Amino acid sequence: VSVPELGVETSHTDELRSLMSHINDWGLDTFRIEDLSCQRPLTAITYKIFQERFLLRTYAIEPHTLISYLLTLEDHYQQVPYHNKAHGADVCQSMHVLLNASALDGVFTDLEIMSAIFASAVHDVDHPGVTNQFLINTRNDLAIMYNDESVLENHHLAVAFKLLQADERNIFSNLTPKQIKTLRKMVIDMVLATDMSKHMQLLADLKTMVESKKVTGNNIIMLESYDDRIQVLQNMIHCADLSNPTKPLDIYIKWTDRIMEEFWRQGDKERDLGLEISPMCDRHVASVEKHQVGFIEFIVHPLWETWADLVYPDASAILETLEQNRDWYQARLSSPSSSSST
Ligand SMILES: COc1ccc(-c2ccn(CCC(=O)N3C[C@@H](C)O[C@H](C)C3)n2)cc1OC1CCCC1
Ligand SMILES: [Mg+2]
Ligand SMILES: [Zn+2]
Repeated sequence: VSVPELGVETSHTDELRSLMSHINDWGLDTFRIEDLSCQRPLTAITYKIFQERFLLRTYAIEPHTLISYLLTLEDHYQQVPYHNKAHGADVCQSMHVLLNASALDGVFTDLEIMSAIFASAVHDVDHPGVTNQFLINTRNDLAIMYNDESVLENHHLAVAFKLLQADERNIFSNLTPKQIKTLRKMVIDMVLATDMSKHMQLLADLKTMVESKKVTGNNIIMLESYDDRIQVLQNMIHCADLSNPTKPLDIYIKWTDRIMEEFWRQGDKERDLGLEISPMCDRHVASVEKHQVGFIEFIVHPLWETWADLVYPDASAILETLEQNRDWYQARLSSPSSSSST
């Protein structure tokens, strides 16, 4: 069974191939890949990363099996404004770049790397475009199923692993039982770490690790225990999930427009249901810039500053862009406010 060169059928093969040659660059334009791949950004990006890292060869994965899994996974991302397949693709590519930090050179095994790429690609699959709190408040079946604990994140994992059960999609069929057990545990630990309610604990543990950082001669981080290794991978997927403000400004602004539309649609549902409208979800009381400045000040910058310490100097340019973007939104705060997309 033959597969297309780039994993997806496209009439823009040359342009897509050219864009894909920048798969290792921070700030790759996921939106352009979405267009050039005929709305298959997650399949195109994840397939390219698996090839780039020789994972098909290392784990004897059939190309058509990988494509079949990725296309089905992509089809299970919902058409919501932000938490859609483009976000999944973006987090996957961002994780791929973070794994390339020279401070992490040779630190992670191929299995850990494949687990991290897979976890990133699947981490928001079938996201309904509302928050955990909304699902809990409305007694949604998912909240009942998962007893109000990391409701969405548990659901993303269940869907991702369920899709593997079909033989034609089982990309891990040639792994040993021990490898499958290890991969499954690491993927679960990483996706559960993308729940914002875990943020403070993750950041505290990362800060402790930075303070007690042990490096080899050429400044490569030493991670002895599973707990240390998975903690770094959990912070990486969390950083990738919160990486929008660290990207080139025109790309960041598009993500902001999408998350606000998703939040405002949730607010519309809450208004219709007579529920209290959640913070930042009322489209009639919008302060987009203020919320982005607050998000960066209290969440994104503290996290990325700590990450940049751990892998110093690999993430310094990313931290620089984050600070420039924060200043840009801050400046718009003082001037007459206008929609973030202009
Ligand atoms: C480009 O803007 C954002 C991009 C991403 C996020 C963000 C925060 C946590 N995550 C990780 C997933 C998560 O846990 N949640 C639960 C809840 C916080 O809503 C988030 C959306 C998803 N992602 C937030 C962003 O902006 C804030 C939300 C509106 C204004 C300020
Ligand atoms: Mg999520
Ligand atoms: Zn996400």
